[in-house]
Amino acid sequence: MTDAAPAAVSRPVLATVASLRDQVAGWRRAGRSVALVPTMGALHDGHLSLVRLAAARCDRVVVSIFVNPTQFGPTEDFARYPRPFAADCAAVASAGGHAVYAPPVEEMYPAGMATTVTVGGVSEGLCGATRPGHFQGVATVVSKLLLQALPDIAVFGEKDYQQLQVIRRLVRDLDVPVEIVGGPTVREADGLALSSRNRYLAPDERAVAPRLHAELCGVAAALAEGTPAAAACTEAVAALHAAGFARVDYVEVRAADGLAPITGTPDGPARVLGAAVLGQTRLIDSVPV
Ligand SMILES: Nc1ncnc2c1ncn2[C@@H]1O[C@H](COP(=O)(O)OP(=O)(O)OP(=O)(O)O)[C@@H](O)[C@H]1O
Ligand SMILES: CC(C)(CO)[C@@H](O)C(=O)[O-]
Ligand code: BAL
Repeated sequence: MTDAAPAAVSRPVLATVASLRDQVAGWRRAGRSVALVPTMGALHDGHLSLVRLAAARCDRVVVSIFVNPTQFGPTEDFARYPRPFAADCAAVASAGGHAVYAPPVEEMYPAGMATTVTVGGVSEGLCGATRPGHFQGVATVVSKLLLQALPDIAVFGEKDYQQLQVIRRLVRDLDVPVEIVGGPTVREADGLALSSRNRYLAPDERAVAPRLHAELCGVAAALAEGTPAAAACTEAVAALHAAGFARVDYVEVRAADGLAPITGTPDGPARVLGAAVLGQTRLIDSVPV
């Protein structure tokens, strides 16, 4: 028999801080560099592009899978967030990851934990305005993940552009000895950014969803023609409402580094960011200017 399916490639699944540290220490003793790719699981090609980017930069890649309760609001989708764990472990192996770190909630947040990390400035406005407490939850868990793994690099997606800026700020402010690497957004053929939450979309919503990306690109094109940012964003918000988005949280132009608001014409690298709700599903996206 020569056609048998290849044996499944297994990777260590680590559930405790101690086992993660042992694994990383072993790699360090062997002279290996280490990358961390933090995720909440339900992995898709966007996540896997980050794993491949990490594997191209470092000898060993650990992917964390942790649906972090502290970054979800009380009416958000923490309970129903997808958790296809076995498929995720197989995907990590197929993309070149070397270990999965999946601590239970009690390991990440032991009883008595009383410390949170708050990043000012870049956490305010945009998703920070519509999801109060969200970035404090993200900053706290990312701080913990970085201190638990002590990687050389940690890789995050530009899809969550404000989150990437929050993490860059926190690492600079707290002198965390890690390089933060951003990976480009992976999209469907029609422009929709891959997201674990896309699976919530009904077929008619899925058909409308790419309009978010299209309108952000429209703002970028209008800026290039000299339209002031505020006017271009107002037009995009109206178009999203007309297309069937139930709520548009924001469409804004911000400085690419630091996220300072821009209402006129950008005089340096900028980003158009948007978030909008389709049915029950909140989508976010952003494009460079
Ligand atoms: N389409 C994508 N392209 C590149 N990176 C992505 C993409 N989607 C998510 N990421 C990145 O993967 C990492 C983990 O994100 P997460 O697990 O929240 O996935 P998600 O698909 O964004 O899920 P959600 O729907 O909850 O926002 C983050 O750094 C995020 O920016
Ligand atoms: C960075 C992160 C893994 C922290 O929980 C999460 O916010 C995400 O998946 O983008
Ligand atoms: N991708 C960011 C995680 C969140 O929406 O909670």
